[in-house]
Amino acid sequence: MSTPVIKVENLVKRYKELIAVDHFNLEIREGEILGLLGPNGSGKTTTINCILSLLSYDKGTIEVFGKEMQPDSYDSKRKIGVVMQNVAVFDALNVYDNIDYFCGLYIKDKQLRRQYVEEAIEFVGLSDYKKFYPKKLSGGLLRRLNIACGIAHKPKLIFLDEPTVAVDPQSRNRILEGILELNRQGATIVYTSHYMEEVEQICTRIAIMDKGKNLATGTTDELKQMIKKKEIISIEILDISDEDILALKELKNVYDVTYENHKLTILCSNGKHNLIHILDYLQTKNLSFGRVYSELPTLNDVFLEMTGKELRD
Ligand SMILES: Nc1ncnc2c1ncn2[C@@H]1O[C@H](COP(=O)(O)OP(=O)(O)OP(=O)(O)O)[C@@H](O)[C@H]1O
Repeated sequence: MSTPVIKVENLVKRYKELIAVDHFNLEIREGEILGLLGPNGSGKTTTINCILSLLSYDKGTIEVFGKEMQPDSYDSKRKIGVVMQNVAVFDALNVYDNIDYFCGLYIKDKQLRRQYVEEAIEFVGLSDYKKFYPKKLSGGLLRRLNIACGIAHKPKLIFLDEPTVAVDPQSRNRILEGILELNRQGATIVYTSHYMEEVEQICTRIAIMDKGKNLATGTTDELKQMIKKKEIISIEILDISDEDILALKELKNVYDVTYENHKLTILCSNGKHNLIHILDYLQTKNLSFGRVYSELPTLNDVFLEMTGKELRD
């Protein structure tokens, strides 16, 4: 197999007593969109900053493009694009000049740079705003400028740290589409977020992070296979006895039944034929019911089962 683009082994980063990254392991292969998913404070940004050699760390090894990453790894850094969580542009420069400045850190040839800057402007949809100063841009447009600054030099590896926080839906979709397009053009992407829908939508693989640890890595389907919960059945029912609830719990694959606000929630450990068995039971007992829903687990269920808490706090 080819060398991973990023290889992190046993990374530990402490801020005094706080262990922000705790024996973290991760491999990212060329062409992936790797989603680093975790709640606020789980250590995503710290991990990224360690990988980029912007932060020193206490233990572990980090390789990028097959070489140990160090603060002066300029050859590797040239091939990396970073879009930080906090918008980092110059207020005194307009849209064009901001992108030109960041692109100019890597691309010295003026003609090529002009082409790259124009392409980046086009790519993020800021053609009508070239002369605008950052203070005149809406939150969503500012984020797009931030992205253009990070990707104008056509990096092979791109880190995007929560690029859609506080962004309107139109800009958000544009950003997500843009990330997919960058990936189609050949870039490997590391995308950190605490929005599971976004991660599920665009990432080829996901690493679930909590309290500095990588709890599990896999495709969405692989992660869902790792947990016990495979199907969640909800049934609206006016009344049901404790005896019937106990009997439902005895059905094959059922491992938990709760009844609250006239809603029966049944958790099943296998995703096949559960609904038929449950409805059969209710019908033989002459229990009338209303709407019935069957859902597959979400990434939030994966997170909940692995950590005991919701992803959205
Ligand atoms: N410079 C710092 N000094 C001390 N503690 C820090 C520092 N930076 C981060 N931390 C702490 O380290 C932990 C991990 O923070 P980090 O910002 O890496 O998490 P995150 O998952 O990126 O969160 P968010 O989604 O809010 O950005 C948190 O408890 C945070 O308070």
